[in-house]
Amino acid sequence: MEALPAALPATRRVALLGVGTVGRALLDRLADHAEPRLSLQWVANSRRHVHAPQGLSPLACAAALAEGGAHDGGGALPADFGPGDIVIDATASAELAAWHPRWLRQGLHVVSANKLGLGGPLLRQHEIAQLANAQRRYGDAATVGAGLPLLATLRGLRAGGDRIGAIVGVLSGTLAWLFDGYDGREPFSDRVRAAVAQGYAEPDPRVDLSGEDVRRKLLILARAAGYPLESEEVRVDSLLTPRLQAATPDAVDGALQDLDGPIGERAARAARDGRVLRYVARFDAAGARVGLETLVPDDPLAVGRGCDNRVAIWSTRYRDRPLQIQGPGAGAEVTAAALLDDLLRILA
Ligand SMILES: NC(=O)C1=CN([C@@H]2O[C@H](COP(=O)(O)OP(=O)(O)OC[C@H]3O[C@@H](n4cnc5c(N)ncnc54)[C@H](O)[C@@H]3O)[C@@H](O)[C@H]2O)C=CC1
Ligand SMILES: N[C@@H](CC=O)C(=O)O
Repeated sequence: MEALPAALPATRRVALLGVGTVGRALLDRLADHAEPRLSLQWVANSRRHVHAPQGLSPLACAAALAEGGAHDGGGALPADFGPGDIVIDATASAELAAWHPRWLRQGLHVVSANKLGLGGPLLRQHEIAQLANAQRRYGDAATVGAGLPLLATLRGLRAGGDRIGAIVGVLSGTLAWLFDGYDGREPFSDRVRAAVAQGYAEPDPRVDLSGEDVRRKLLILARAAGYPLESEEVRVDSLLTPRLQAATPDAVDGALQDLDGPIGERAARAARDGRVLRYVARFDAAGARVGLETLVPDDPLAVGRGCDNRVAIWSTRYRDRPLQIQGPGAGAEVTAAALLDDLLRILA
């Protein structure tokens, strides 16, 4: 008897929104991990889009996009995208984050590096949590710790019956990198420009420097830990000066030097006292807050190097000594790897 032909794997259409630092690294990773079940058909940045129903080679996307049609920055996808297909949000767009629940309602899987889905308004996080299920998954591994197993660990602990008591950590790769070894001798603004060049910072580095990026990550973690925090419940200690905060996007670079005096002096003082500065996020019985702290150099929160994140979790089983997770918390490659992990989990 003739053998039956093996069933062809179902192919999912994929849309990639955002082809910047992270989006480009994801395209490289997709090119390295040729996956026949994924068909990249819609790619867009804030100004242009490409629609290719026959599928696009990841390596051809950048050139195709340069010649692509106009894009309005919205989240509407081609009409043939439907249940089971996948949309990847590799932008920092508030407009697109508002589409996350809409995409899930359309039956699409969503994979996001954009923290404004789960770390924006509580109502949106709640909608996403209600809508996501095995048929329309929400991949969020890249949103905190650039893929470090933070969210998976919190969910695993809760699934095992633990109550999460506290979460404390360094959650910004950019701020970790800026303060690692900084003693105030070099202009802080030069370091900020270097962090931007390394691809660690947000599209607007003020989102890092204001503590807003850390606030979003702490909200994502606290909400995953079972605490429905409103954004305003996190007290935020911003590093921005009023002029830098008010600067138009074109004037940000020039206004960065405003930070050299206040932050340089604080770092020099800490160094003289044998201390270091770290931007720390805390969620515990006293509430949620993020801000710059002066620590002894061997404080567990100060021992990470470079863009390392380091997070301590207290829970029912880790009551006396916390569970600690550390590793690079920003950068194109680790973040793209986390997005691909989420994509592959959808296929599994
Ligand atoms: N850079 C990193 O280390 C990490 C970044 N992320 C997140 O990844 C996201 C992207 O970050 P980067 O790639 O560094 O930023 P980027 O500025 O390099 O790239 C952003 C891309 O999004 C596009 N874009 C903006 N608005 C859009 C819209 N409405 N529609 C379509 N495209 C739009 C821009 O044109 C650009 O291509 C951000 O949400 C960031 O927080 C998460 C973890 C780590
Ligand atoms: N700008 C962010 C990027 C990762 O989330 C950071 O520096 O941590």
